[in-house]
Amino acid sequence: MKKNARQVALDVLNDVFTNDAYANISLDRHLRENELDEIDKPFVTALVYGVVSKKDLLEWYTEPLLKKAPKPWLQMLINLTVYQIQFMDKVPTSAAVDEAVKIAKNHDKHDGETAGRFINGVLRNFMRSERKDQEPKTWEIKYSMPKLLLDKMVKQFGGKRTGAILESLESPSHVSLRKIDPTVEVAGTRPSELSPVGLVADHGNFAAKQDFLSGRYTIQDESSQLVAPQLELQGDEQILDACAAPGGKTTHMATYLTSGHITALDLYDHKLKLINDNAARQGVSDKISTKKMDATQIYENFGKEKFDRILVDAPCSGIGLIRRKPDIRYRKDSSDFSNLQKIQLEILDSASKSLKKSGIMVYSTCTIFDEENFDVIKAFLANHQDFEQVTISHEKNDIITDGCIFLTPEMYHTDGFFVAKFRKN
Ligand SMILES: C[S@@+](CC[C@H](N)C(=O)[O-])C[C@H]1O[C@@H](n2cnc3c(N)ncnc32)[C@H](O)[C@@H]1O
Repeated sequence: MKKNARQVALDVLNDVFTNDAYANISLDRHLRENELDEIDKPFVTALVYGVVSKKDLLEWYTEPLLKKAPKPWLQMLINLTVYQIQFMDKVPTSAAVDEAVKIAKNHDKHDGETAGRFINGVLRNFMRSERKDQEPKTWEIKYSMPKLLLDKMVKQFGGKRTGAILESLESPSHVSLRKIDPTVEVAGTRPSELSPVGLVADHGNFAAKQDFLSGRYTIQDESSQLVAPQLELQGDEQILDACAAPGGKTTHMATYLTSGHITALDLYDHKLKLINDNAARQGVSDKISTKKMDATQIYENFGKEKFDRILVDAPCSGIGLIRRKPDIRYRKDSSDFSNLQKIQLEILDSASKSLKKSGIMVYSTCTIFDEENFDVIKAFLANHQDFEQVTISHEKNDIITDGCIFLTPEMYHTDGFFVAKFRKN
């Protein structure tokens, strides 16, 4: 039987919360496997990302109405329906409730009738409840932000800025494009405030357009577009991109090259393929070779002083991506941050030995927490006396902190991002 949009959204949500699937990957798979009408795909996407990003709030709304915790799929169906009622103005409440009852009835041929009656009762009680029009008192529930992350944010940024960050994560991500052909014009976009080659749109499927497919532009967050310019490329450099997949920054660096070349590393074959596919679409394959390698072993593999430039776009907690990947918030525990710092320092240490004298190394992450940003560069500089930090400047002075680019998501509605630059003496 052909599944409808809400059933597909529910399948994705169950996959995320019971099988620990990544929301973006599960959503792509379910959209491919189910023959949905084109018009339903954005609806499914909005449902999935909406429910993921507001899970704790949605459960708060109905918690007083439930005598005991329902089965996980039924709780998720309640969440899915409450989300439509509270946050989707164009969906009539009656349609949301009727569809939920149908899904519950079809779910299980033994318990279906009972589940249908149960969800109907819960939703009708919710419509009459006081909580429907109330707001929770804690940020943890209001923004569905786990305590671990919330505490870290308040400690680092203080209450006021944390509130601004959380509020900005509530509004949808922009789509950012990087022009490859400088003459390309893309309808529905405006110039980026941060990147000279960037265009920004509030929404839209720009990956389906001919100018994307023929490599005249690519999709890359404005913050990520600030990395390649920091390598001061003249065109003839030998570059190592230590953690390169899917190749957003590799291909950007390649646009600066004439006779130079980039060796792009990553741990997995399927990820190296993404770099190669991106390079082919953008017409820069001749400037890039990919290699499967653990970046903590750069020096063991390449030896001393081999590269003019090295980019370490390090594996990180990805907290800066929460707006685009809302499920990230539920996947962290406190040990993640210290484990990542250790790997980040190991990669920098190994890479530093393979950088030529006077060479430039750039370190970047898509996280906003000090442990993976400023603390890492302090520890690196303390143990590498032959390196100095190079102060980065940018016409938007507010994105520079202590000589590094440091963007939190509320500033320019980008990803949270960090870039530091070093020179070897
Ligand atoms: C932040 S992403 C890189 C994004 C990429 N630079 C871009 O702009 O498209 C980090 C990448 O590092 C890879 N990675 C993680 N640990 C690694 C290691 N020890 N050595 C090499 N690559 C690693 C991951 O597979 C992931 O693709």
